[in-house]
Amino acid sequence: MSRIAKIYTDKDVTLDIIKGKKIAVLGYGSQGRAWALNLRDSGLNVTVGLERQGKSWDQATADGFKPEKTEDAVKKADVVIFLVPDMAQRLVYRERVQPYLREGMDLVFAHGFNIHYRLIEPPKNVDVYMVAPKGPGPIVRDFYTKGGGVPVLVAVHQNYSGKAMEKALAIAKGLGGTRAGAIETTFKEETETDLIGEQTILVGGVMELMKSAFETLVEMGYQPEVAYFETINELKMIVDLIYDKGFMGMLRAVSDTAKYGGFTVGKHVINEETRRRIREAAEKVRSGKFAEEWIEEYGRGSPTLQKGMEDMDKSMEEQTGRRLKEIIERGKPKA
Ligand SMILES: NC(=O)c1ccc[n+]([C@@H]2O[C@H](COP(=O)([O-])OP(=O)(O)OC[C@H]3O[C@@H](n4cnc5c(N)ncnc54)[C@H](O)[C@@H]3O)[C@@H](O)[C@H]2O)c1
Ligand SMILES: CC(C)(O)[C@@H](O)C(=O)O
Ligand SMILES: [Mg+2]
Ligand SMILES: [Mg+2]
Repeated sequence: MSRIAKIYTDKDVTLDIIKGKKIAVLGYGSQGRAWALNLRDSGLNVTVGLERQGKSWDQATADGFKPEKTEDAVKKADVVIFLVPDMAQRLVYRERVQPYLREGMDLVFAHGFNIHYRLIEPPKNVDVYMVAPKGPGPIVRDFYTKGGGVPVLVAVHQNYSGKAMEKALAIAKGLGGTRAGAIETTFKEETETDLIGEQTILVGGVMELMKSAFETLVEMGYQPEVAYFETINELKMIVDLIYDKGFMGMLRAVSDTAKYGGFTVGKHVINEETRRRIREAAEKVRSGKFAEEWIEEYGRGSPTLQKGMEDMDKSMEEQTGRRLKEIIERGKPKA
């Protein structure tokens, strides 16, 4: 039997425990920018720590921060938040954080990878906790500025102070996460479910399904523009309906023809074999084999990742999307 999740919202949480503490946000990319801005707008004391001058440094400066070299930000900090890429965190920890750790500091993660797979093993006299947004960084910022918040998972790995969960929840509140809800979890559960989700559905599954449908239609001689609107652009509208009103809400909005075709053909396309493969991918995450593979790929300069980005950039779906950008932009609601 599954257990009932513990969920916290704004009314359960106070920022007091984190107010006045010096927070160093390391990295100013997808999540780093959203966290630094949201935490600052929530009245918290935020410094941005970066490796070198460059794009992130300029962006942070344009947003009103005075970025510092990573180790300078860490030396002054009470709370260090790791928002550089997962694969970079181990080296940043070893070279820029570990030498300056003081008893009672907090190490905070937005994803459990480095702790769960023991790439980072902090000393016992610091708190280690996680606030993992269940959404992309730019959305974490966008929802916050519009009065909402992306739901988050919170977990504690090390509770030296006895107050790690209180602090995780305070960060979650500063981020806007408890405006929606913060679900208590473990580093293991967050790490594994996040990887399984992004591989099989959110990033990998959705992208391949859209590409497969698009490319098949084009191969069959249909116009790429028509295929793009059908198999890629409209997915947002269908997913928005599911997001707002659940599967039933979406089903009520589409025709009976679409419902019948969907119920019968969907199961034929996404079948037992697909479920078996989702399970296989999930087991690979659970066993640590995926982590091993990714660490090895990163060690070789991430050639597969880079090729994936280059291929996608050149793909017919991307080219078609770019051609249709003006139409898509013109059609977006203006409010
Ligand atoms: N991207 C997301 O929406 C998302 C969602 C939930 C959790 N997370 C987690 O948040 C953390 C940050 O991910 P992200 O996608 O925001 O990162 P990102 O790739 O956007 O990070 C870029 C930032 O890290 C810096 N950086 C890049 N390489 C570096 C290196 N080798 N050493 C030091 N700094 C480096 C860049 O200058 C930039 O400031 C990860 O743990 C990730 O799993 C990300
Ligand atoms: C935004 C995602 C996919 O949910 C996140 O987990 C990531 O790794 O970027
Ligand atoms: Mg992830
Ligand atoms: Mg995720």
